[in-house]
Parts: sequence; structure tokens; C-alpha cells
Amino acid sequence: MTDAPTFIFDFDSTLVRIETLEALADIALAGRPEAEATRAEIARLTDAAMNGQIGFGEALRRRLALLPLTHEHVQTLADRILDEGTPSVRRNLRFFQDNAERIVILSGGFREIIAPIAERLGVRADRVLCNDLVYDDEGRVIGVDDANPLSHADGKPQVIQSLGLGRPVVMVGDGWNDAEVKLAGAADRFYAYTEIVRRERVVQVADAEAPSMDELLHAEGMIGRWSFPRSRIRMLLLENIHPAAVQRLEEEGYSVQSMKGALDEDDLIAAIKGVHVLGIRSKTTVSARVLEQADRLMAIAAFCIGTNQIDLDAAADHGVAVFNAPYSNTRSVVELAIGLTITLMRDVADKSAAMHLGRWNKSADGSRELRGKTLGIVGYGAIGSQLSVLAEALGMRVLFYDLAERLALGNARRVRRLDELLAEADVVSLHVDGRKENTNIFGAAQFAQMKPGALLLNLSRGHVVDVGALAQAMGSGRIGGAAVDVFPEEPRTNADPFDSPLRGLKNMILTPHIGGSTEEAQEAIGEFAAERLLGYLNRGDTTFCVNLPNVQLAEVSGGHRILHIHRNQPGVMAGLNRAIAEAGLNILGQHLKTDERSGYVITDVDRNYDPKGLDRLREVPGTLRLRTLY
Ligand SMILES: NC(=O)c1ccc[n+]([C@@H]2O[C@H](COP(=O)([O-])OP(=O)(O)OC[C@H]3O[C@@H](n4cnc5c(N)ncnc54)[C@H](O)[C@@H]3O)[C@@H](O)[C@H]2O)c1
Ligand SMILES: O=C(O)[C@H](O)COP(=O)(O)O
Repeated sequence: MTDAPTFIFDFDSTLVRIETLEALADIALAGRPEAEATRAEIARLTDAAMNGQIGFGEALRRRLALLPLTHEHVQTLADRILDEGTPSVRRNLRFFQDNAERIVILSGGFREIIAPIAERLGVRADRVLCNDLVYDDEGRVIGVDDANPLSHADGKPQVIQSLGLGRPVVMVGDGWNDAEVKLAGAADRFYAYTEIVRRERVVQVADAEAPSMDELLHAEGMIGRWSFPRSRIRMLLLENIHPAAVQRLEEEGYSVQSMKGALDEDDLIAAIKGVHVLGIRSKTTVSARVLEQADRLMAIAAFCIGTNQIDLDAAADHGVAVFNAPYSNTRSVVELAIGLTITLMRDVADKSAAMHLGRWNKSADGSRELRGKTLGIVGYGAIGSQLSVLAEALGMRVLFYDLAERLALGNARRVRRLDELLAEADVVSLHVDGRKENTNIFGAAQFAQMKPGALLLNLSRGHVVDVGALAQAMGSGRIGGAAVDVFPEEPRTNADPFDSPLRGLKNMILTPHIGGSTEEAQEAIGEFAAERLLGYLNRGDTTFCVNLPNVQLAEVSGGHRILHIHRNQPGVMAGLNRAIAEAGLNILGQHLKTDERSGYVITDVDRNYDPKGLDRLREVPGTLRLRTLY
């Protein structure tokens, strides 16, 4: 490459996460009473020098004078220095090895400590410019080589100027003496490297800040470990998503912003600009209008089971992958349903409310056991079928009705018609999914078919039940009691008011959509959904994606991975492979999966190609999204 720069890297707090003299102080002063105070003084002098408050040479000598350093101490640090590599440097080793010919290490630190790192990075010994310690016959450090300009103020620019390096020269470091290289005209660009320490004064004079090696390489158009710096991938998590998710995503280097409540459509449209990944729960509606305005969105994670709040077709049309956590809160919902059934059967809620008003009403009238009663489950999916097992264990007889073929567990009996179930069940529990067609599937006609005094539970979705009709059926005594956890209109945050025709009715338990709200479930959802997002972002894996074809993928190894999402229309594969050939890409492996709406092609290619050639792939008719991963 003709205009490829020469990179000069500082060492302490840049290539390694330590400051050498502080680490040597820890070794040399171990167990001594003055250790803490001396180490603090060394750190203070390091900081003063790195902020440009005192000259580097003076700081170096004053720090050395504070330490009873020996060759053995220096060797101890040298032996473990490979473990101290800065995290983003460690993951970008290949960049250093592939570009060793145009890398220089420039440091006020010491050769013994820097040499093992230089060797690991593939940088030749003559391109390591640093200080040499001077020892006496007993192996005690007595100073540094005074003839070396790097042991004095302004040493770094002087040394670089004398090398006559090919331009442009890019200087990367955390300290004022690194900034001086650019200020003296010895470098064309200076990046203030802030992964380990951020010094405002240094950042102020830099051309740019590099919070990681990934950012630096991206800014310089170089190929690093990641195709895109993860810190630039913005994730917006709404609705109080569990910290386990935030921690996992941040651990992988992504930028995560969390908010407690949901946002309405207009606020979401404003907030979603520049966001790559959106995390929500059941209260955030992601409409086609929101998706239209989402300029960077790649993926949405519903940190819950239901995905009816997201326009899945519109998301697929924008090449946005949607994930959920289909099983992580199932058990919590089932346990609540069992608890609510017992509570209703024993009229516990009203009896408890009366006690709080000072009324004692001991009576067995209308209180019944679960044992021997018939539970009718509408919707025998993950939740319905698990409820079936627990209810049978408590001695209930179970009937279920489902639109799809479902395996009857235990002694549960499938009925082919809803009215059959309604005619027999003492308790009817709704566990259908939130599709639009399920709106008001329980209304006056269904209540009229239920046994007089039967109980109703809805922990599925609010729009499934006509709440006005339910209030009437309760008022007339047709329904003996009900527990409702989900509502057609739910407050977006805990601070917003709640209203419903169901308020104030006898033997009516209302809960604020807490079926899945247990600590166990929320943590499990956080971990599960975060892993799905990471699988998609890091590998292109769409396992459990609810709106794009599911493809399970291993890590990218060796080559680069091109992910192409397109409309499922004739000619896309032919066009794509033609474009791949024209771009000079050598295919290592290719995988295609389609559903009726979309196609997803994963092509692993050799690393050697001109990235501009990828534009041809974007132009293939039907393309919705193209992403490169490595
Ligand atoms: N209250 C809460 O906090 C909470 C927590 C988790 C899940 N949920 C909701 O619970 C519901 C069930 O969740 P799941 O994980 O069991 O879903 P699921 O997709 O595994 O099961 C739903 C079942 O309902 C059946 N079905 C759909 N429409 C039907 C209809 N009209 N008649 C009969 N059967 C029908 C489907 O065929 C499927 O078997 C969903 O609506 C989900 O959003 C609520
Ligand atoms: O779909 C779900 O999992 C439930 O409705 C729970 O939703 P929530 O995460 O908003 O409590």
C-alpha cells in the first residue's frame, strides 16, 4: 500500500496496561513499610510527567532514585509482562504481526521489559526505541544511559526526526511526551490513546482520541480484529432490562445505554437515531414508522416472550433481525397461575382486603380445593403445557384447546372445540400468543358457554379478552372470579396511572403484568437474549431469530464473513455470486437459508480483497442489508 502510514506506539499504558515504574515499585518494595507512600510518589511523578507538568528526564531520574531496584526485580517484571498486554492490543495481535515492518515502539521505558512484547508483536529489535538501564557489578540499577535522548526531555521527537521514517507518521500514546512528537512536527497525526488512562490535556492537543486499538485501526482504514469497533455499536435498552444483560454486552465491548420505562412512538423515533441494537420488553411498540426512521438499526431483542409489540414483517423488510427469550420466564408465569387459581378458589384476595379493613369473616362458603377440579387451558404452548403438568401434580384434571397439533402431557386431554372445554372447565386459563387475530377471542359469547361460577385467568395478552364483557359477566355472577395480569392498555412506567373496567370487582385479582417478573426469570432472560444478540453481531448467527431464517454459525476463522439479507425473489443468488466473482472474492464456504419473505446468505471468503468490491454486492437487486464480519 503506497500511502500506508508508519505507526509509532508508546509502551506504558498503551501497548501494556501498566506503568513500568509503578509495577517495579510493587516488586522491589514488597513487604517494606515505605512501600505504599513510595509507590504513591512514583505514581504522582509519572502523572506529572505524562501531563507535561515536569520534564520526562527529571521524572525518570527522580522515580528511579526512589527505588532499590535490582536486575532481579526487572527480570521478574519482564517474565510476566506478556500477561499485561492491553486488552484491545491482545485481540489485534495480527495487525501488529502483519504490519511489523511499519511499526516502531517508542518509549521512555526499559529494554528488558519492552523486548518480550515487541517479540510477541513481531516488531524487530532495531525498531524498539527505548531506554537502557545501567547496573553496577552487583546487579543494582544505578541509572539510565544518559547518552540516549529518550532519557531526557523532548527525547521522543528528536529520536523520530533522526530516523527519517516514511510519511505519513502516526503517533499513538497516552502521555504529553507522545503529543510532543506531533507538536514538534515529527508525526503527521497524533492519537491520544485512552484505553488505560485518559489525560484531558493530551486529548485536547490530539487529532483524535483512540479509546481502543479497534478504534485506531478503524480510523486509519486498517484491518483489525473486528470489522467495526464494538464501542461504536450503540445499544439502547428500555424497560429496566436486567443488569446481567448490560454486563454481558459491555463485557464484549459494546456501548450500552439503559432506561427504566418504555417510550411512546414519537419518543422512540427520536431516541432510535444512530442506535444499532434496541432492547425492549412488552410495553414498547416498534411500529413500521419507527423502523422507517431507524437509520442504523441491525437487531431488536425482546427481553421477554411476546413479540407482538414489534412489526416483524416491517423489521424483516429493513433487514432487522428480531430475537426473544421464548422459555426463560415460562416457569414464573406457571407458578403465578397456580397461585392465583388457589387464591381465587379460596377467595383469599377479598378476605385479605376485608381483614385490612378490620373485618373478620371466617367461613367455608364457596371455598374449594383444587384437587379433582377441571382446568381448561387455552393455548398449549410453552406455558400452557407446563401449567398442565403442575396442575395435574396438584390433582387437577386437565383439558386443553390449541389451534396447532400439540402433544398432550401426562393425562391431559385435548379437545377439538373451544366450547367443549368451556362447558367442562371449573377454571379456564388463557395462554395463547399475542397475534392480532386473537383480539377479543374471549367475550360475552365465550363467558356464556362457561360453567356458572367458573374462574377465568388471563396471563397471556390484554387484547385477548374483551374486558367490558368480562366486567359484565363478573357483575352478573356468571364468572365466579378472575385473575387478570395483562390489559389492553397498560401504563408505560410505574409512575403512570392505571385504569380498567375491572377495577373494584369482587373476587377479581388484578396484577400489573408480573407473570414473568421474578428475579430468576429476569436474569435468565437477560443472559439468554444478550447471548442471541452477541451470536448475531459477532458471528451472524440467527438461532432463535423470529423474523429471519435461522442459521447456526461458528466463529469466523481465517477468512472474512459476508452476511447478505435479501428479499426472497428470483435471481438474487445468481446476482450475488456474479458480484462476488466480479469483486475478486475467493469463496471458502457459502450457506443459504430462506423463508417465504427473506433470504439469508452467509459467505466466508479469503481475507485478501479490495473492500471497495463489496459495493457491487450491495447493488444486487433485492438486497436488504450487507454486513462484513471478521
Ligand atoms: N403475563 C406475563 O408476564 C407473560 C409472561 C410470559 C408470556 N406471556 C404471554 O403468554 C402467552 C403464551 O406464551 P407461550 O410462551 O406459551 O407461547 P407459545 O407460542 O409457546 O404458545 C402459544 C400457544 O397458543 C396457541 N394458540 C394461539 N392462538 C390460539 C387460539 N386462538 N386458540 C387456541 N390456541 C391458540 C398456539 O398454537 C401455541 O401453541 C403469550 O401471549 C405470551 O406473550 C405473558
Ligand atoms: O412476553 C412476556 O414475556 C411477558 O409478557 C412479560 O413481559 P415483560 O417483560 O414486559 O414483563
